[in-house]
This record gives sequence, structure tokens and C-alpha cells, in this order.
Amino acid sequence: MMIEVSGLSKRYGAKVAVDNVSFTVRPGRVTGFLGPNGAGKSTTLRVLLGLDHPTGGTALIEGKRYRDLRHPLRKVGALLEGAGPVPERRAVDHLTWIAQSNRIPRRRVWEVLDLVGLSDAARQPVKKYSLGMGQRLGIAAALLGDPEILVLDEPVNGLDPDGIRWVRNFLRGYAASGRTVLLSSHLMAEMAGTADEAVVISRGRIVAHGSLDAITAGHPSLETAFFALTGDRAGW
Ligand SMILES: Nc1ncnc2c1ncn2[C@@H]1O[C@H](COP(=O)(O)OP(=O)(O)OP(=O)(O)O)[C@@H](O)[C@H]1O
Repeated sequence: MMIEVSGLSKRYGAKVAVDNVSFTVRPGRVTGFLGPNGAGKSTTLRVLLGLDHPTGGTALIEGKRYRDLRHPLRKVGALLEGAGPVPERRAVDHLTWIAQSNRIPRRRVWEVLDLVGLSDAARQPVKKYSLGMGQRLGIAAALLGDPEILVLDEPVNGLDPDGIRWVRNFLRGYAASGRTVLLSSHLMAEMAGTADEAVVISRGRIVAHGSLDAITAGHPSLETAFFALTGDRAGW
């Protein structure tokens, strides 16, 4: 297993954000980490990426904690909410800075700009970018180390249909090349066309884990399946 979360819990004071969560993520497919706002998705991903300490349990990447990986950026590329570049900086400079601080060759910056379709906009300051371009830049940064695993927190949040389609096609292609893609979302309809597998979390607990087809079986749509699983329409 590329990603193995086992008995993971995270408390903030009296608040239990993640409650004994276990799931695995395999390569060659897109796995959606789905749940309403506040369900515990970001917290789980932050612990997986070594940005927060768990209260209990483990979140491992090929059997190791993120911080114990020898070349983390080559193993895992991540896009987290609110981790954007300095607005005045040009996209190419932003990526070059990340590459240099991780001993990644400079030519890789232009490769990833090309992969996400930003070569022509590379010398514009990031503040001139649309939301969709900003997301592509975030994905470009995640790709710098040519990682086997991509972890993205709400990558389609706020994007228009073209932007959503681009991210979807990109992630599907990445998984089809045998790599591991885990993305979180609270957008049910969007996930039906993007993910092969889903891990569903509600109020800090896993309520379903399996293929989207299996989770949807017996329900008119993925959306109604999720309402039934989470027992809660609020926030979806
Ligand atoms: N630093 C913190 N201190 C206190 N409570 C927190 C902290 N971070 C998260 N929480 C709480 O933990 C719960 C889970 O939050 P989390 O951000 O993981 O949810 P999420 O599923 O990512 O939601 P969203 O879709 O809104 O991003 C929420 O109730 C949130 O208020």
C-alpha cells in the first residue's frame, strides 16, 4: 500500500477532529477522500504530510512517516489549501525557489509548467493569475519532484467547469500511469466523474470505503448514497 492510515485520531483540546480513522490508498487509481465541511479531511491530510502530530495512530507512506522519507518531494507531491505563493512573485521564480531548496534541477521547472499548460504565463506575477491558473501552479509545484503519490486538498474548490475538467483529466491521467492520487472534496457530483475509489468521512469517522460503484449501489446517485451514509444534508 502506498498510503496506510491506521487508527488515526486527532484532538484539538476537547474537540475530536479525527476519530480512529483507518484506510488504505492504492496506486493506479484516483481515490476521493469525501465528506462534508468539518468532517476531518484536512486534518487527516495534514497529519499524513507531517504538518501536524496525531493524538493516536499512524499515517504512513510506504511504511514510513512523511518526515522519515529520505526524499519527500520525490515520493509525495502535495497541494494544500491556503499554501499559495507570494503574489508579486512570477510563477517561474516561485517554482525555481522550491526546486532549488529541494535540489531539483532547474529544467524540471519548465517541464512542470508545460505539464500544467502554464509555459506561456510563466513570467507573469502570480497575482495576475485566475483561480484556475493558481490551482495549476499549485499542481505544478506538487509535480516538481516527479512524485509517485499526489495528495491534494480540495483541488477543484471554486473552479469553473473548464477548470474542473482540466484537473479531472490531469489526475485521471496521472493515476493511469500507475501512480497514486488521493484528493479530498466535499463536491459529490464532481467526484462521480473523477474518482475510482472513495473513502467517506463524516464527523471524524470513516463511514464507507470502496469503489464508487460499490458505494453508489442501491442508491439513485452518488449524492444520495452520501446523504444516506452521513445522515446529514447540511454542508453538502
Ligand atoms: N487547529 C484547530 N483547532 C481546533 N479545531 C480544529 C483545528 N483544525 C480543525 N479543527 C476542527 O476539526 C474538525 C475537522 O476539521 P477539518 O478541517 O479537518 O475538516 P475538513 O473535512 O477538512 O473540512 P473542510 O471541508 O471544511 O475543509 C472541524 O470541526 C474543525 O473545526
